[in-house]
Amino acid sequence: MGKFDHRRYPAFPTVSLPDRQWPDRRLQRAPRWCSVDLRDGNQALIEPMTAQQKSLLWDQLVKIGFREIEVGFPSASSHDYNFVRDLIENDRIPADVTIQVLTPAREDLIEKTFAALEGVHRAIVHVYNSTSTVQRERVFAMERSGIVDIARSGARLVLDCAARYPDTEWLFEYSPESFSGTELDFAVEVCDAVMDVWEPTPEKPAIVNLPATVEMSTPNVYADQIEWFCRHVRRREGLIVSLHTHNDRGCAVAAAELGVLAGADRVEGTLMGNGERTGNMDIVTMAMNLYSQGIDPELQLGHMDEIIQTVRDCTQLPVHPRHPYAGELVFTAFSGSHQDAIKKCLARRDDAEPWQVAYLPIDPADIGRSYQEVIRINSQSGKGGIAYVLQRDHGYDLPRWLQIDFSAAVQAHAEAAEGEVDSEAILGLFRDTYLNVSGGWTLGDYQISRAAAVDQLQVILARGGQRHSLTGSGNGVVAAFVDAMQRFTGRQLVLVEYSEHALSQSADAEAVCYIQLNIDGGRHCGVGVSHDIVQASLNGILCAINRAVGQDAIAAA
Ligand SMILES: CC(=O)SCCNC(=O)CCNC(=O)[C@H](O)C(C)(C)COP(=O)(O)OP(=O)(O)OC[C@H]1O[C@@H](n2cnc3c(N)ncnc32)[C@H](O)[C@@H]1OP(=O)(O)O
Ligand SMILES: CC(C)C(=O)C(=O)O
Repeated sequence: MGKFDHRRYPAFPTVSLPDRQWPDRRLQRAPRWCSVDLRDGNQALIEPMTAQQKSLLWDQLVKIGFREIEVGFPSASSHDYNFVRDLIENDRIPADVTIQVLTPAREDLIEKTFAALEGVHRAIVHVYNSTSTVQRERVFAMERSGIVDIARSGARLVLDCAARYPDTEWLFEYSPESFSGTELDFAVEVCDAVMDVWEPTPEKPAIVNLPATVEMSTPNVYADQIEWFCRHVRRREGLIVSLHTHNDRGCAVAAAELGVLAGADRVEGTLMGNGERTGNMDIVTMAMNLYSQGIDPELQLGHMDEIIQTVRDCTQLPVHPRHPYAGELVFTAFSGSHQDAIKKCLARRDDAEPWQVAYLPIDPADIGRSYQEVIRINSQSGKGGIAYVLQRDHGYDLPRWLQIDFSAAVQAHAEAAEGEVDSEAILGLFRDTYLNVSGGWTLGDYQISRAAAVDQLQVILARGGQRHSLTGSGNGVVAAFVDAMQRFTGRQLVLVEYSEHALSQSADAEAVCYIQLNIDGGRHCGVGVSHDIVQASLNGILCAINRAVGQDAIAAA
């Protein structure tokens, strides 16, 4: 027996903010994004990225349109250091992109960080130290004042080092690391101390980044923390308030969204949420959430499959098939009622109108997904989905009554197969069920003549070595054939449903004819295909009779 015992865990404190403003706000525009894939993402990998992988990911981040990219922790390893040098020395940083590097507020590491940046046109130096209660008490064994001293000395050193490189345009960022576990008044105190050194103004701002290093509360509490901080910090107008959320409780995206409502200007995160433990905030999801609300995310994510491939290649981590927007299955419906609604909405959609398709929050085509994946068939599927696949892939536009008839065959097959039934298998089942009914009568030659508005039909039926010559009459050739078959089989036959269409647009297209007959009180479906529409109709009738009555019964007739 383990010690599974919830009493070991204290509840997170809430924030007293009775006049909180964020719940009534709406997201109106994209925040300023910063990708931390090459730093926070990289530091969490089983095998940190090689130089080649970093290069590949860098190119992808630039292609997506990130303007701020944290490229590493240059004081941590020669790999990180060399990567920064490579970007600078080989002129790989586009004019509108600013690189960012992370350093702890430690003298030796700050010096090395600046050395790595020599010659860069513009850079963000991101300095942090831990501020939470648990870090102060258990890791650093320091009072608040000691922690403020670390932050302040780090800030001073950053300022001094920057002065040595006057040709570079510097932007400074400070993170009270573990902000989510820091008392709010202390978070404000330590940030104010840093900003007293940097003296940011609206013209020369500084970034203050408020990380949920560990996600410890519900997103509304994080939003309260951000709003409280924004109201109490000094020099708010000179600050770019940034968020950096992790996903320990599975709410990193929600926390960042609410944090922006609460007043933040900027969001750090990674593609697909790679990062420490449960990951960083997933920028793809947050950006696509904005997109799905009609807001320009200011990131290009239309080549989603390529982005996924790059992330996989660089992190060696899979992307979950149900990952929001990106996963292989997120635009796929297996269940019958969803398929039915999607099929109907897609059929009725008007490109001039806003997107309105049940179960599809965005048009999959926007991110390079085809409609091929939208409806897939298994034992949970219904007639609508099966009909959709038959029409989309094979041109058969089944009337509703035939959809109902055919779905039973697919359902039985799916249950026996215990898996997905792909499009070719559905076509095979359709042919086996209606077009290749073995052992039945087949249509031979026939002659139609018309007198006094009545069609007379003479037709040969063949089966094995047997041949029968039948005659019938009626109002139209279909009625005449039903009449002939009724005489031949001795059964009561009534034509209930009839529908037809061409199988393709070309002049020599085959026609398909769908038939429902009432035979001795029971309804039976048939399908006929031929280059000739009359023959397709007769084949359809014969198919329904062969399927219903069986060749023995007919033979006996
Ligand atoms: C939440 C985040 O993601 S923050 C970013 C975390 N990222 C990383 O750590 C990845 C890169 N890190 C590294 O490569 C290394 O940890 C380094 C280079 C930063 C430091 O390595 P080391 O010097 O070997 O120290 P190590 O990481 O083992 O331990 C931290 C030490 O620094 C001390 N320390 C931490 N912050 C500070 C600070 N701001 N000032 C002074 N000392 C500090 C700790 O108390 C500890 O000291 P101790 O060894 O006397 O107990
Ligand atoms: C350095 C900070 C921003 C960080 O990575 C975190 O707190 O998760």
